[in-house]
Amino acid sequence: MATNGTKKHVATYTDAQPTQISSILSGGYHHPLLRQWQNERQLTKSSLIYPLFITDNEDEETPIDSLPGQKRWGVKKVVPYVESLVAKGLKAVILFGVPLAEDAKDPYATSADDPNGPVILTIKALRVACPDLFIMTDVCMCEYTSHGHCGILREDGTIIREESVRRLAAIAVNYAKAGAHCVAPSDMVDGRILAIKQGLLDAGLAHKCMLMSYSAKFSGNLYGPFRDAAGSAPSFGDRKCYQLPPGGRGLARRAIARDIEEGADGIMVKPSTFYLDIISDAKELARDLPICTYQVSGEFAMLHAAAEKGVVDLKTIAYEAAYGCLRAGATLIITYFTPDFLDWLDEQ
Ligand SMILES: NCc1[nH]cc(CCC(=O)O)c1CC(=O)O
Ligand SMILES: [Zn+2]
Ligand SMILES: [Zn+2]
Repeated sequence: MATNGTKKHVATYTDAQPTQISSILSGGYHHPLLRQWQNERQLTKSSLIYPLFITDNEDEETPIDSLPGQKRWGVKKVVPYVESLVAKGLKAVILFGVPLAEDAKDPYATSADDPNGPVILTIKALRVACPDLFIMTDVCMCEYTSHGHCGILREDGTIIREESVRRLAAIAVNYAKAGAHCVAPSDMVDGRILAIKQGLLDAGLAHKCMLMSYSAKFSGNLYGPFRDAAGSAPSFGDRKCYQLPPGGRGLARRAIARDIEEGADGIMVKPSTFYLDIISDAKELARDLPICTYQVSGEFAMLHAAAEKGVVDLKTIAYEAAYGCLRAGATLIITYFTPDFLDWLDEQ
């Protein structure tokens, strides 16, 4: 209520206005179903993509200390595990290769698309075991390079763009040939979307392989547990020359616009809850494309740590984070919470 500065106004019951009809919002959300109806976008099992770490030791099943509940899997062990999740409604996975063999890493990431390597073997095995499962592959070199960077390097440690982009396209095409339904380059080397799209076209696979670009991938402090899990921390330097600076909203917008131009079929924002404005930008710039966000290892580990401390309730906070992403404009979420959500969504 406005005051004129001199006379102090004290409200009394006689001032009470009849309640405005438009002020009563609670009638619209007093029931659990109504609360669901308020969601512009729903979290469903189809919204979830589960990341899996696959090693070159086919019988491996090793818990990852920094990622509660997550494991490194060998191809023989991962197939029955994924089958059990498909039975609960899992629709999509994204595969990361974790080569452990002594000689697995070199400057060209040769093992990334080794026909007997973990990613290609797992694509083929899952295509057979789970014919309805959507199989995505992360495309990057850092898990397979001796130096742990995401491209091919010059002597001075900088990325050779043309050579890296050709190599990334070859890796992506080999994943598509093995049966991947989607390739998702996370390297952030300029021009790779065009090169991969051209590669898929040349191989006659562009019509049956989606190209999901990690367009807006930020360099921050949230990938630590993943780099532990995948053994992909750079041996020197960092990724700041190719991943975006956390304040770089303009760069993210330019990268998204460029990747649409270059032929991306979907746009990803990574990490997720620290970058909701970027998700909303992606939805605006790529309004006709599916928008995906990656709730990364550090976000997942933080929520778990907070829950263990009793600061938050895990399930409640997991939903709250997911709805933040959906509200901002994402319809797809890559999350380590996927197995939990498959159970939680059934409880409703
Ligand atoms: N380029 C590799 C890659 N692909 C996905 C992630 C991060 C996923 C996560 O933290 O959960 C990373 C790590 C990185 O860029 O260092
Ligand atoms: Zn990488
Ligand atoms: Zn990657």
